[in-house]
Amino acid sequence: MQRQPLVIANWKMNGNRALVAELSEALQQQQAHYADVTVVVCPPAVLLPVWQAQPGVVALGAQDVNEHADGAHTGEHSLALVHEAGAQWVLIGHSERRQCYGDSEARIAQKLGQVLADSRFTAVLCVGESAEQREQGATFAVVEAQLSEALAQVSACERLVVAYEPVWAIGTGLTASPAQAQEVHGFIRHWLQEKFGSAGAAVQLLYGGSVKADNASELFAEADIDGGLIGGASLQPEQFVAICTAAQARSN
Ligand SMILES: O=C[C@H](O)COP(=O)(O)O
Repeated sequence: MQRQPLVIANWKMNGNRALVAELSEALQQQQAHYADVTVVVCPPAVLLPVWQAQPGVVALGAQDVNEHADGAHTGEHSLALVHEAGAQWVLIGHSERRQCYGDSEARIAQKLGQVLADSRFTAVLCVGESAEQREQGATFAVVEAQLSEALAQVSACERLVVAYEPVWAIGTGLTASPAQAQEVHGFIRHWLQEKFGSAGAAVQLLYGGSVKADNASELFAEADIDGGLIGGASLQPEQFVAICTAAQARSN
């Protein structure tokens, strides 16, 4: 099945107005090289309106949302707020949210349900094992548990993307080999098809974890790796444009 290539920049708590202008310009100049790739940028929420003011070569995403619609939740952002600021995509369950900010499986399921219930949004569910879990041979069990808990109440997958991000590869310079990544992507694809039937074959699957310009092509050549969720390299315009260009090859 042909799935559109997708590359998402996760700036985490990095970037500034100057980098918005710099990356936006680099992407505009090179757009012909990644014409069939959907490119999404998830900046810190305060930079969403700055991105919104740029010529529209990218779609915008939020790095997280609160599970409540409004109320006394100091420091948090609702789905409605990030939509006003231009976001149409939301990352859910990033390992940094799971590890450092108390996002339990139950909370992730609530957030995901909220995003998928709003037809203006696409949700990107992040899953992945730690180094210890991989050493114990628990990779598939961990990923399966994350998928089944997050998607327990979900019955349709039309606006769902799954990002496999082995925790040991995030920001470490250690990348899963293309074969290691494909093995887990294949497992996720099979799981999605079991749950959602043929619609599971259309879900875009992203790999994240130290993707750079020099390893993107070999990762994106794998059957079930439809693109990448890019952290550090998305802060370097030349690198990020090269990664988007590498993803174009999936359409050729
Ligand atoms: O969301 C992005 C991932 O955490 C990957 O980050 P990284 O490319 O810096 O390893």
